[in-house]
Amino acid sequence: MPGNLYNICSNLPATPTRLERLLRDRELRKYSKCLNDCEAELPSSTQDCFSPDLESSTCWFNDEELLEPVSASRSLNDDGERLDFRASKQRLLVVANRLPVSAVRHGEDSWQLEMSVGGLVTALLGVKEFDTRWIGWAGVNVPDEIGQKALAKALDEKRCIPVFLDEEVVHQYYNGYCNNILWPLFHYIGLPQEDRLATTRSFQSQFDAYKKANQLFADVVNEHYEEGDVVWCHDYHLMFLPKCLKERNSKMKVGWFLHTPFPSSEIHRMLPSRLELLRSVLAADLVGFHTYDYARHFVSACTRILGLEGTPEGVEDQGKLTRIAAFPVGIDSERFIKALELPEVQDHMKVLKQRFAGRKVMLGVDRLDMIKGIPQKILAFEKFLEENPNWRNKVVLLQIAVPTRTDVPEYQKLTSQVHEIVGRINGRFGSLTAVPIHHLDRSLDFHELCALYAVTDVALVTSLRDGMNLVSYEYVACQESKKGVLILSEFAGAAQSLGAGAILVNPWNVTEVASSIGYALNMPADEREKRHHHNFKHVISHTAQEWAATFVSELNVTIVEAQLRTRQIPPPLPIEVAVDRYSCSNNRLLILGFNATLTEPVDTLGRKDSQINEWEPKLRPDLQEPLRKLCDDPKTTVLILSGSARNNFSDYNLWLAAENGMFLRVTTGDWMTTMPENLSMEWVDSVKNVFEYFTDRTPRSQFEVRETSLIWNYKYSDVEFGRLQARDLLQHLWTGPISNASLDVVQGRRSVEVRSVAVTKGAAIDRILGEIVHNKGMKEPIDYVLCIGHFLTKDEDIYTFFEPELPSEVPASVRPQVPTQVRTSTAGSRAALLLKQNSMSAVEQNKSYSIDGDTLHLMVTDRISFQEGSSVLDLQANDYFSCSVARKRSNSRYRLQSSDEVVTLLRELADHR
Ligand SMILES: O=P(O)(O)OC[C@H]1O[C@H](O[C@H]2O[C@H](CO)[C@@H](O)[C@H](O)[C@H]2O)[C@H](O)[C@@H](O)[C@@H]1O
Ligand SMILES: O=c1ccn([C@@H]2O[C@H](COP(=O)(O)OP(=O)(O)O)[C@@H](O)[C@H]2O)c(=O)[nH]1
Repeated sequence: MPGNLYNICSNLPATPTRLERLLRDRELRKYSKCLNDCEAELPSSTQDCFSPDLESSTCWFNDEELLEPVSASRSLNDDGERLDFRASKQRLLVVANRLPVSAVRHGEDSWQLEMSVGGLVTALLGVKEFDTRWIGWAGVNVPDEIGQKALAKALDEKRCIPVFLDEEVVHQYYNGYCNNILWPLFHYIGLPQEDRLATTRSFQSQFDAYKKANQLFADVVNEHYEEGDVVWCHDYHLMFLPKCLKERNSKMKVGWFLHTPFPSSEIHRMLPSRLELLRSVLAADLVGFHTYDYARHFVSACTRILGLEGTPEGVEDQGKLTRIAAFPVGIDSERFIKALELPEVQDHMKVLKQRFAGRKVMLGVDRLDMIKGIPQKILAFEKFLEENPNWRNKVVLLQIAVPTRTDVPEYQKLTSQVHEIVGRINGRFGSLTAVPIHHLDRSLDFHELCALYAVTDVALVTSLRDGMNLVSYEYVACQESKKGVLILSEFAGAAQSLGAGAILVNPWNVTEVASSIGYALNMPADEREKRHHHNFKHVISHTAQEWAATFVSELNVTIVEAQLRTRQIPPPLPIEVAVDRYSCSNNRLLILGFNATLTEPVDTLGRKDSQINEWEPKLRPDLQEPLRKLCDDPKTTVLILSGSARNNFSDYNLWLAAENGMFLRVTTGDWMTTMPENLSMEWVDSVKNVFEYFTDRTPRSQFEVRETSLIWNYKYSDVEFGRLQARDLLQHLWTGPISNASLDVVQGRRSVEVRSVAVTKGAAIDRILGEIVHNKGMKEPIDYVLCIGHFLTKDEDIYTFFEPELPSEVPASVRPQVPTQVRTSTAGSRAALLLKQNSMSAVEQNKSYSIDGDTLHLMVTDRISFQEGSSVLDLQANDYFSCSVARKRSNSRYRLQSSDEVVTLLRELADHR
């Protein structure tokens, strides 16, 4: 294909696919782990790594765990192709609102660090394969410099870097925007209702604080960033961060992971800042979610709310692809399993067993959060006791409710509500010596919790929505000997991975939960064993380590792919050069596309009042003046080459080629056709039938019948429905009435066009040029060609039409600056280009006209002949500019981002006569 002369990709050796890269990375990871494991068996003196000492751990983590170096690791080189073992570890900057430790002040410069509670911390503490630094908020206001320095020093020992947020920012950003707006919305609780007006009023200031806080995080990242680092941003607190980081350094490798659900686009639509948040997240290279559902919702929000293109790989915006995928988190299962052997844990287990001897024990462990469904859980337990009097003294529910976000009024209300229900039920079913519900408003240490997980019979997780829910994983990890039953909400992300082994429930259905409690308590041992085994296998193989390694591996591969893709995108048009060459030339030809080139950008979301008007695209008003000037310049010929039917440009002195060049006229002249002879149009009626059918069934779609093609357009329809309908339509066309016709079915972004195979812009240009040269009686050769348009791939033959005239030795890598001067006098080159200045008579001989109604038929019966001598086209290679508009991939030499840039270009040209 001639155009590929400049497409460097055709010169590249076969590159591995994304999947090949990922599989190779996975293999290497396994190999590296194997090396590590072997090394761990060597005597300690031969090891250079510090292994965590669980025997001595008294709380969730210890220095060793956070500081643990990695003895073997992987790294991708600059182009991501080679992985090194045992070389330096890949640096990973984990950025999350919460640090794994929260700070408590004991004096002016003295701090105590306590373990933070929550799944995010648990998951990230399991990440050990990288050289990790953790950047986050220490959960405390430190207004003074002495305090800040001392805290930074204490945190440094844990490889943590603080972001200092003042009280007001925390109030507006964390309590307000994060926990009162985003958190409930992402968990389908909706925006705050009761003080609606007040919320709306304060919304903007909370959002401003959110952006400000994100910028503060970005500043700290920038301060500590080293080239090649992977920056992994976490959660809904930091949706603005990817944008802040990329704006400062577009080369930074940025990933973003959401720990909560991402709701349906219908929910996200409610958010006043919906656009900004989505756009900011899309600045990341890779965006991850716990489940495919959340990822799907996000892509659909980008399609429906931003009007962007969602593909199986992710979301595309102007050629930039943000990869979107699911990465279900896990836990450091080994740590839990090993902990069960520790004496402290064994002691706790003994105490618990004695305390609840003779009774079955059910366990709930949750932050005291409305998403966890604690009231629903307790009410279901009450119903179970009510309906099963025989169980009343034989079962107890231990509910650990860890206080969280206590400054937010909703959380305060929830605390009192839960206390009230627990009190009522204990009063109803308790006795002097025993109560059915043990409710604890505090967190437990790691050993206590492991013991609880190990000795209880049933775990009850009734989240109304939950990103993942690691408590369910931890419970399974600790149940290898007891094989307890997990009752799990179907609205927790964990339901997708542990669903087969757990009893899944709808927490809103109190009756169903109550009967599931009965089912779990009565479950025979073999069924418990089977269910547990299934889940245990999953928990020990899908660990936090694997989660992080997979995410970072995918991020590295995404960057490599983006680089490869970027190389396929033509470089930006050097406007200055194009203008400079233009002003130096004497007989210029400007070939301009129409739709999306000279027209105003359309709002495909259809929210503008003017939407109906947009159905018929019109020339941008800001182009009228420059276009007129260009048309009136005697040294310039303007040809508008459009796919559309015959537009009206009668007050411009230009050539208009409609329907992909099949019809041509000059200014107000008569239309003539350049259609090849014998173009069969017998297929039109059957295709029209099909298009009518789909238009009727696809709201806001439309179809247009042109003389040489039919086009069905669904750009204003619901994107997903439109795509489904297009798929059906295509299927039908390919297999149905026209399957044997010599037609092209051309798929646009949101359109389907059917046309005869011979109808393309490249095919028509030959005949059009012949007519222009003849009609204008050109005496001077054309010495400048600029061809710009938002053309379909099929029509890009217009760009390559001129390319065969260029020397084949032009290296692909210098596509933008083709240096050689070429004269188009090569024998056998295209007819129109080779029209001799003094051979107009030859043209005449090969052309004939006929009249049909009001259309003049122009028939070029053969190649226009050419005699030796001077040429109509005297084109130097660097006087030829082919340029795509708003296309991510193209065979053109250059690209312009949008029709706005077309305006800039044409204005400049018009000013240089
Ligand atoms: O930091 P807090 O405001 O105190 O809240 C604690 C964490 O809660 C959320 O955890 C989520 O992450 C878990 C691990 O991915 C997941 O299993 C769980 O379903 C989520 O709720 C929150 O997303 C974190 O940012 C908080 O740190
Ligand atoms: O007293 C406690 C109770 C729970 N957790 C931990 O908090 C995390 C809760 O994570 P999950 O994903 O279940 O929900 P989240 O609280 O993050 O929404 C789990 O790792 C628990 O082990 C804790 O550290 N101390």
